[in-house]
Amino acid sequence: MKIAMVSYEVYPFAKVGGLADVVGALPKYLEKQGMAVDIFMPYHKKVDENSSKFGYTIEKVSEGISIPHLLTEEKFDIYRTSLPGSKNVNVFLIANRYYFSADEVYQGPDLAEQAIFFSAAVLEAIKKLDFRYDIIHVNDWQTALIPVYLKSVYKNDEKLSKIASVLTIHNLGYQGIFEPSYMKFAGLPEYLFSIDGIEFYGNINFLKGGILFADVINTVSPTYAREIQTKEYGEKLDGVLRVRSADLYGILNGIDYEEYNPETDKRIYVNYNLETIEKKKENKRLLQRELGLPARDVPMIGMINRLVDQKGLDIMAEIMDYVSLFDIQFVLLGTGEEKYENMFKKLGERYPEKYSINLKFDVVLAQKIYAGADMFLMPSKYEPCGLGQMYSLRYGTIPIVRYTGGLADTVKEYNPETKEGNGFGFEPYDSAYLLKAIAKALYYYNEKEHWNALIKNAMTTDLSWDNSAKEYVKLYQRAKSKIQ
Ligand SMILES: Nc1ncnc2c1ncn2[C@@H]1O[C@H](COP(=O)(O)OP(=O)(O)O[C@H]2O[C@H](CO)[C@@H](O)[C@H](O)[C@H]2O)[C@@H](O)[C@H]1O
Repeated sequence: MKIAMVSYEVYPFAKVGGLADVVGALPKYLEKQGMAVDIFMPYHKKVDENSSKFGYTIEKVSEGISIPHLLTEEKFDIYRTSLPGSKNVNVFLIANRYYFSADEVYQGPDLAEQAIFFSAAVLEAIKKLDFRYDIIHVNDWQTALIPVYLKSVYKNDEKLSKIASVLTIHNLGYQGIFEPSYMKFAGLPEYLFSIDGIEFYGNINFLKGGILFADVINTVSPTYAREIQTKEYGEKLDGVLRVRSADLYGILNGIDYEEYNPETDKRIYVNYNLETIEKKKENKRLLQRELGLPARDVPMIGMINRLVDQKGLDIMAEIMDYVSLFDIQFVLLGTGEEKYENMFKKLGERYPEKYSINLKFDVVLAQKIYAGADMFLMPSKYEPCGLGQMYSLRYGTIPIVRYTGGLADTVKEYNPETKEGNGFGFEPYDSAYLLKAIAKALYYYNEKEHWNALIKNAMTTDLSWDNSAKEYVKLYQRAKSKIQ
């Protein structure tokens, strides 16, 4: 089968969050399953910035292509590169100076127009390049109009109408809700502005369009696939998701075992594996030195996150004064909402011996934290899958999580009697339960026999993409069967 994978961000070309990691890794594992995969993404400014660091070269393939049904004169060019670490995955970059030259991925003149332009350009690029795909696999709201286009504007197109579409929802919290006037810009027929189309409380909702018009839909963990069909987690789309429940699947993300391997990772201070686990401590010591924390053997809690409501920061705010009473060190790496950045800044100022607050985006420091910390905190309000806890497990860093979405599917509570389980957690979204989970982890840190069992269980948890890639192949087959 030939797959076109479409995403607004892809690692290592341009990454903002977990979406980029998934789309940068999954194609390599699909290739192993015999799939032929091409990736389509915007030619962001970041793609040039990262090229020397990651050693890829870019060539022009085609230029000056216009999109007839859009209300704009802007044209696009197509460039090509390959996915590092893959055998044969082409990456086609959609280039347009007006839309995609901002410093950051989610900046630019108008995010709605950017997403529409990119989605429409991908379909025109496929026509222009005369490629035949069985599947077009779109990811999140930025590309969710593609299935809508396929079932409306392109429904009589001889080639495009034969491509089945798959939508992966990485995060239901971001839907792409905009004013109805963008319908005109997008060249979408008026009948779609209805409850059975992309209308949403008087606006338009790109993700809703994808959910209704993709041939099959999935999200990134089985638990989240169930949760989003409830009012509590459905973000006002639970009804629409229930309508499509027969075609809605949950496939747990994997992690890239080559990229995230403590034995070979060049970004960490000292490489190690389960047999040489004592070297993990060396990573902690060197991290303490780099961050200006006292070089002591105290439990170190790491946290790497976008600082947004989703990540459980409001319940953290309620207990951080208590957490600060413990003899611990806490290393934060993240950027996001000002209120949370300020909360951490204040903690750092108040307890400089305990907190290292790093309000920036830094993938190298992230690896050093995954390797150097003893515990990794992720008390998310909701979490479609979560990659941070998976990277931590692989590096022997014990996760403390709220059991929701993919966190519930990957972290199992440690049982001191059977010595099974790979982390600690809690269920009710309540700061007292969070505090209890942290206290429990801190207790077991000092019980070396248990802590060693935890590290072993963590590092041997199966988090590889191999199984999940097989599930995606099945998903593609299901989607394909809907078209014939
Ligand atoms: N300041 C910083 N510096 C360096 N690296 C940073 C960073 N802040 C975050 N990161 C990195 O970004 C990634 C975050 O991925 P997550 O899956 O944990 O969450 P995210 O909400 O972005 O992803 C969404 O999509 C993914 C993919 O499907 C789902 O797993 C998830 O649940 C969903 O919310 C990790 O690789 C982390 O190390």
